Amino acid sequence: MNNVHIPRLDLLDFTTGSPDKQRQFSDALGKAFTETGFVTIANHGMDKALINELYEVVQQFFSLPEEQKRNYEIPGLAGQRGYTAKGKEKAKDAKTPDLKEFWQRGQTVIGDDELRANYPDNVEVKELPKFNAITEEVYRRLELAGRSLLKAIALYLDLTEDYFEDKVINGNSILRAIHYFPLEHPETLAPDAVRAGAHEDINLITLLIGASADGLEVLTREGTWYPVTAQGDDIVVNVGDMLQRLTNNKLKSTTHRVVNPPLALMKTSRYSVPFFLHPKADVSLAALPSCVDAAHPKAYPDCTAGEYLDERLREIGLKM
Ligand SMILES: O=C(O)CCC(=O)C(=O)O
Ligand SMILES: [Fe+2]
Repeated sequence: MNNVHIPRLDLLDFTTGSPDKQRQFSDALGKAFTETGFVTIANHGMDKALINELYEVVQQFFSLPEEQKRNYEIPGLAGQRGYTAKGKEKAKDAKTPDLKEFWQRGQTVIGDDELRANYPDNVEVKELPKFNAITEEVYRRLELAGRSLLKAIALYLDLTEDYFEDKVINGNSILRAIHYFPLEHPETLAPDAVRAGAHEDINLITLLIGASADGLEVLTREGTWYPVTAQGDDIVVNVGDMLQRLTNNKLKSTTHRVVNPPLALMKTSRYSVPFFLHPKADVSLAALPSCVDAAHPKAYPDCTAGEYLDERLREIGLKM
């Protein structure tokens, strides 16, 4: 990964293109996921107006007084729904919490009563009905884009195109709105206090709105950090640990972080909205048989997505 290349792909090539265009898209996506684990995606199904509205409502929410936001902190849910205050989450191996607060919205199950009972209800913000409506809309659109990307990955892995569909429809995905809050006295920060410490994402793939603002970096194989930026309203998509496990390390869940800006800019906010695409909890993360051979022995013990998530939420301090 000396010459880091994060390609920009057009999702319409896959969703409406000729079979040739679809194949090219899936090859390019697969290649990027075996190298850096990151791509940027244009024409992802959210127009500029929706993204602007999203930023507007997200800023409105985080501008509410602290005690009002705290009303939306739900004990016992490990931050999986509603508000998580400053100082709560840290990267897996970090000692100091990240400099952020966030909101999480989960799946709205339609139909399947049994599955609906497995998920906590979403938390609605009374003061901001538009926040609820827009975050739900963005959740739906990113889930659709993510399902298309998984179809392209399935083709790359020589699986049937619909391989992931029944595993992720009504899955345990999370939309997270993050506020990297301003600091009046950034010079007093602990030296290891960062906006988001080096980590790998837990889920299958992450679709991120907001990397048009500086700060996101990926760790290269040489151990140096490389900035990731998206053009305009493009989104960044990366592989998470669940997809790395399923593919027995063929697809790479690359370490990334969000660095602090220069001191003067620490007095300003940064916002981002990642969508963590998860399967349903009972889906097995055992390596796909096609990804295991003598040269690539099985790297991980079998477990389900639900068991794995539970372990990881404990490691990042969200679950006791
Ligand atoms: O804020 C960003 O740009 C990235 C956030 C991130 O990596 C995460 O929340 O997992
Ligand atoms: Fe991340």
